[in-house]
Amino acid sequence: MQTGLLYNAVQTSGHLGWGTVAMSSPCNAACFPRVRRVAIFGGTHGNEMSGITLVNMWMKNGAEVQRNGVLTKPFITNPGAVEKCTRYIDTDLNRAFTPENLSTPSGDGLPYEVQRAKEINQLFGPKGSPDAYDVIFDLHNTTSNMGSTLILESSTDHFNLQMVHYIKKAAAPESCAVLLNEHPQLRYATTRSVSTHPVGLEVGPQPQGVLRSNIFESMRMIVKHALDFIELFNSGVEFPTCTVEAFRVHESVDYPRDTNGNITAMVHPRLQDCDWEPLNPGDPMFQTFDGWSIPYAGDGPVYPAFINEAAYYEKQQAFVATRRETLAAAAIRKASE
Ligand SMILES: CC(=O)N[C@@H](CC(=O)O)C(=O)O
Ligand SMILES: [Zn+2]
Repeated sequence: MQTGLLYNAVQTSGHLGWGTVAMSSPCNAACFPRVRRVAIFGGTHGNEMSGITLVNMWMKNGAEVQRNGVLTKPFITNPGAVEKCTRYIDTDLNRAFTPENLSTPSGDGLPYEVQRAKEINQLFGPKGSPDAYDVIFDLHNTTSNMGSTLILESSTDHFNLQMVHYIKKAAAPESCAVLLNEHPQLRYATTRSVSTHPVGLEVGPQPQGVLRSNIFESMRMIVKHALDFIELFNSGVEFPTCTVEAFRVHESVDYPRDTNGNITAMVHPRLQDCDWEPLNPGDPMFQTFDGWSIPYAGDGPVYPAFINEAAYYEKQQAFVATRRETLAAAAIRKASE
C-alpha cells in the first residue's frame, strides 16, 4: 500500500492546508511522471517586455525559479526580434510550430522564425515525443486589459487543469483568468506546444516595448505559484478532483473594414477595457469615426478577450469572443518511480 499526501483544496481560511491520507490503491488518481524539466520562455514576441526582462533576470540569477529536483531553464526564444524590439522578424514565431515547419530541412533561405522554431524544437522537444520538456511557461504581454491570464490548449490535460486551479487559488484575491483555445480553426501552433504540458501566461495591459512594474510583478508572482505547484506535485502531494472556470475561444471578431481593408470603426468606448465582462446581443461593440454605434449581433452572452490588442490588427481581430465553461479536473498525483 502506498502512502501519499492529500493537498487540501477546500480550506476557506485563505491558507493552503495539509492532511495525510493512505492511498487505497496504486492509482485512484490520474498518475503523471515526476516533473524533471521546466522551461520559462520570454521574448517569443520581441516587444513584450515583462517576459523578456524576467527571463533575462533569471538567466543571470535563477535562485528564484529553482525548485528541488527540477531543472528550470529560462530562455529567450526570439533573440532577433528582442534585439529589434519588434513582434517578429519574418513571421510570427508563435504560429510557426507546425508539423510542416518542424519537418522541413534546415538551410539558408528559411524565414528566421522557422529556423528558430526548428532549433527550439530540438532543444525543448521534439514536439509530441517522450524526450520533450515536461512543462513550458511562455510569457506574453497584451495591450488589452485582460489582467493575468493562463492560456491552455487542452481541456483534458489534467496536470495543467490542476496547476491552473492551484495558481488561481494562490493568486487570490488577484484574479487570474483561464483562456482555453481548442478551436479547430482558431488554434495555432505555439512555441510552448513543443512541451508535454504547454502553458501560456498573458498579462496586460502593457504597451508594446514598455515595461510596467505592476505587470512585471503580476507575471513574476504567477510563475512563482506555478513552480510551487510543480514542487508540491513532485513531493507526492495528491490533488483531489476540482473544477476550473475557463473561457473557451469561440469566435474571432474583426473590425469593420472598407474594401481596401482599412478599418472603418473603433472598439466602442463601452467595450474598450472590458475584457472578460459579458457582451450581450445589442450591446455596443464598435463606434464609427462619425459616432455611430455598431451593436453585437451574435447570440450571447460572450466574454470578450484581447480587446483592441495591438498585435491583432494584422490578424484581422478586434477581440476574441469566448464562452464561459466549467472544466472538470481529475485527481492527480505523481506516478510511483
Ligand atoms: C498578444 C499575443 O501575442 N498573444 C499571444 C497569445 C498566445 O500566446 O497564445 C499570441 O497571439 O501569440
Ligand atoms: Zn505575445
